[in-house]
Amino acid sequence: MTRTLAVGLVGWGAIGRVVGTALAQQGVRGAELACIVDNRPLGDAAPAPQVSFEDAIERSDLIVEAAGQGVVREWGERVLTAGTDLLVASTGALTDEELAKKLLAAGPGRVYFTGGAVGGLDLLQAVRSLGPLDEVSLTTTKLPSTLEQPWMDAELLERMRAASGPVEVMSGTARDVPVKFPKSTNVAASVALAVGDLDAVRVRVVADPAAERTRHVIEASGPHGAYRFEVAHRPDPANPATSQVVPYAVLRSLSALARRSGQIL
Ligand SMILES: NC(=O)C1=CN([C@@H]2O[C@H](COP(=O)(O)OP(=O)(O)OC[C@H]3O[C@@H](n4cnc5c(N)ncnc54)[C@H](O)[C@@H]3O)[C@@H](O)[C@H]2O)C=CC1
Ligand SMILES: O=C([O-])CC(=O)C(=O)O
Repeated sequence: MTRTLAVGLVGWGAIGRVVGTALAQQGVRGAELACIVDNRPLGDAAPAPQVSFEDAIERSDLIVEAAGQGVVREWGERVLTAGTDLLVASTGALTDEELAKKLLAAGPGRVYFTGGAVGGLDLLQAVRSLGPLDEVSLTTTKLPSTLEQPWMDAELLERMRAASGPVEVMSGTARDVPVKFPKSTNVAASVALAVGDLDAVRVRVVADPAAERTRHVIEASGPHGAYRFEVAHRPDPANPATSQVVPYAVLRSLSALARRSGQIL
């Protein structure tokens, strides 16, 4: 019999609350919520003890990061070195190639990445084995308010706020974009992870006041085929920068890691 996976959850926000609540209610057979880390006091409502990051590493077989890219940078290697596995939501941290290399080389813990808000990454990763793709692009369209950033100048902010239709707010590669929108475009780094090249993924970020649903369109083509994956998600009501499906993608990843039968891998 496989032993129950003790999960330490980092981040009690839009993603973490759903993941933690489901785990605490035995929503993932073979996994249980051991503890929670958050830099805000959570009070009695939390369904597991709130502990320090160091304690969480001690108590957990697997840490789920649902807090932000900074947490992956600061703690990722330490988690793995301690022999604890790590499931990352903030894949944008991988745009730092030094960090990405360290995490992939570190152990004995293993690092995993959730597919999060996008689909098709499994297939793109398979296609990569046939040889490089000629073109890969991602277009992300979100409500303007979810894309506002401290580095934006007054002119761009005004254009976004006054827009009556779609406004392109950035185009670049998967190396540049997740750093500029750290809470909104981790998916760009996830696509790059699947195809194995940050610079090969062209990314457009579009603010659209009509985007009641967050859209991500991945297009790729190469000698072996052409691929298009399009999703339109309801944003999380509490945090509209995050799509409502994301915690469920994390829970699906957890089911696979808890070695439940019947998973699509
Ligand atoms: N791969 C994907 O498709 C997606 C990835 N994400 C990533 O997941 C992260 C979390 O998303 P949400 O839950 O929507 O954010 P949120 O803002 O609703 O919650 C984040 C939680 O983490 C806590 N936190 C932040 N920094 C921390 C630190 N240094 N130590 C401990 N706790 C800390 C905050 O207090 C908050 O409770 C995002 O910042 C983003 O990087 C989000 C959406 C999609
Ligand atoms: O939830 C989404 O639609 C995507 C997102 O915020 C991210 O990739 O950081």
